[in-house]
Amino acid sequence: MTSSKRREPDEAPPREPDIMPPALPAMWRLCKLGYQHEPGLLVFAFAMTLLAAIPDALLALWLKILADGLLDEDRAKVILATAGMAASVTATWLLRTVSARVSRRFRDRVTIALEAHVATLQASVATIEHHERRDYLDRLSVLRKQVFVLDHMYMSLFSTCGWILRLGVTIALLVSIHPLLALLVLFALPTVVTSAWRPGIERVTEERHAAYSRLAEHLFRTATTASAGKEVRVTGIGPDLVSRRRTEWEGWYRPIAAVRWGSAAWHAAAWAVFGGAYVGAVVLVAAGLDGSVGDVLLMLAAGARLSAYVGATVGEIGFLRGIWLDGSRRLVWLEEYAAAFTAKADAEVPDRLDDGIRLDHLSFAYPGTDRLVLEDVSLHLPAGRVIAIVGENGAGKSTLVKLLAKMYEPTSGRVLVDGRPLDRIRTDKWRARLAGAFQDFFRFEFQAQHSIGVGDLPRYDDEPAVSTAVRRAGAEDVVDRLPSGLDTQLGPTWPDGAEVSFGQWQKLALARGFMRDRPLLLVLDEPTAALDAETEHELFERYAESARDNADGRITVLVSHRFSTVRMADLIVVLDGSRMVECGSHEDLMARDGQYAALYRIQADAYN
Ligand SMILES: Nc1ncnc2c1ncn2[C@@H]1O[C@H](COP(=O)(O)OP(=O)(O)OP(=O)(O)O)[C@@H](O)[C@H]1O
Repeated sequence: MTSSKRREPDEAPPREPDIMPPALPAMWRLCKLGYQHEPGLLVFAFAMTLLAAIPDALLALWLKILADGLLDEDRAKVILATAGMAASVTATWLLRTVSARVSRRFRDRVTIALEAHVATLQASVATIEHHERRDYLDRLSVLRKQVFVLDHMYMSLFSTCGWILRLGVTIALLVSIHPLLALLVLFALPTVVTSAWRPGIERVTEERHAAYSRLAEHLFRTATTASAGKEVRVTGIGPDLVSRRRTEWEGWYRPIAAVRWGSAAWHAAAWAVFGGAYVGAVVLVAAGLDGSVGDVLLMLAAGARLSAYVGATVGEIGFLRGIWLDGSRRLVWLEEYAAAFTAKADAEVPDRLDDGIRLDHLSFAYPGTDRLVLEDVSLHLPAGRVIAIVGENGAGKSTLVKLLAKMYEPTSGRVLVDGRPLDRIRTDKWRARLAGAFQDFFRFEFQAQHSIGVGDLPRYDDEPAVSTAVRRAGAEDVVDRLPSGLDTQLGPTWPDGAEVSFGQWQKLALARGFMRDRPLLLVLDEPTAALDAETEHELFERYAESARDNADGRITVLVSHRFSTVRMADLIVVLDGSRMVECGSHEDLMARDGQYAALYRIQADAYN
């Protein structure tokens, strides 16, 4: 998104999706999300984890009472200490077991909820820009990995509270010997600082170099998946892919390993400071304060526990900071990013088109690039007409189609649908009135019925609707040849799956594109490139006929390199080097004797 984008005066300022939301509110948001999904389990698991912390921390006290009882030959103290120890050990075991089970249940449930949440958010982002911008991709790739551990985070937060409670009890025990001993905690602070700092800088380095690991993953997939298999073998690129993958992986790993070593050295130094202070405190109690044997034992046990508790607390905080704070920020970023698209959508989709679609000084550069692939295009696509877009490879034809389908937002200029700015129309509503097929269609390896039916989800299972779409697309021959017709599973890797040729897939994709009954815009972006010119011509003639009959003012936009097909359109738009150079009917453009006429003649001569 660039600052040059033209906005309406009353429009909200554009969002800044590059900025990550602050950590603590993001973490709070994730807590609330967990509570919304599993309130009872969350509260119970939290309470259990806290309860389990107390008897564990009291063990040092029982030890002191036992030593004092033995030295004073006080039976009551010895019995109290022994009973206390037994109760502490049993309660610790029991509460830990219960809390582990409850936590496990909570985690399982909340994981499913969070994964579904992230998947829904990603799918609800209106444009596909986030699938192409490098910085967003890196952010999303880290979030995708983290979503599987986000459930650990709740446990980590509970445990952190448990460790803090243990720490509190232990400090109180030390203070009972001498208040000065509370200062021991201060010597643990450097370890807290290094633990909190380490994961942050490691994460920043990981994100900075995430492009290497993404490329390494891509190279691995290319070397191992079936779709690239043929070309990998014919070109013999396999060993090269393997060695490039290694290089990319090292490009990712080396800086991260260096940062890890550096931060580990600082962390070790911080622990050395605490170790020195602990030894000093034991000497102080034994020699300086003339403490009893019980006091020295309490100091030894509580001090040792203090180090373990501080270690565990900072470890958990580090984990929380490194993954949860970070993961929750990414999640909230994705939530805000997805929400920003619907926030400004306040216009309705017209029920039918009267005027049509107008492009108003439209310019576009792909996300993360500066080169305009469409530049200052102004154009009227009249309602109820068939419009063809022609031009050399890379002239921007598919880009124009993608902008009409709202896959991207224009860099500057506007698209107006019957006078309403397209960016103010809710994307899901606009897409519900959009139909068509794309050059880079997807092969849905479902049953043929469903592979076509997804073109209009509410009628996914509606066989008559699917059969109508098949007829509209002229794909009856493909379905007739499938072993079980529409019930055939597509894709040879599935049980009883049928192998389908590229051209057949293309026709099925076309049928999918014809599922909707009342589209306002039908886009056909070279969906028949794999078919011969004659078949394409016949099909398009049929589409054009039905397009002109419709009562919704539907606009049909077709992209084709075949001029025999293009000439039937009501309006032909010629793109050249990102600009629109000509626009008119076949007859107009031939009479003008410009670029269209020249290209038309070259192709006509080639066919003669
Ligand atoms: N996702 C993308 N990111 C960056 N640049 C892109 C992207 N997709 C296309 N382009 C660039 O935009 C330009 C226009 O591409 P587009 O696909 O719109 O051309 P086209 O006219 O449809 O070409 P063809 O006839 O080959 O399909 C090309 O230079 C292409 O390299």
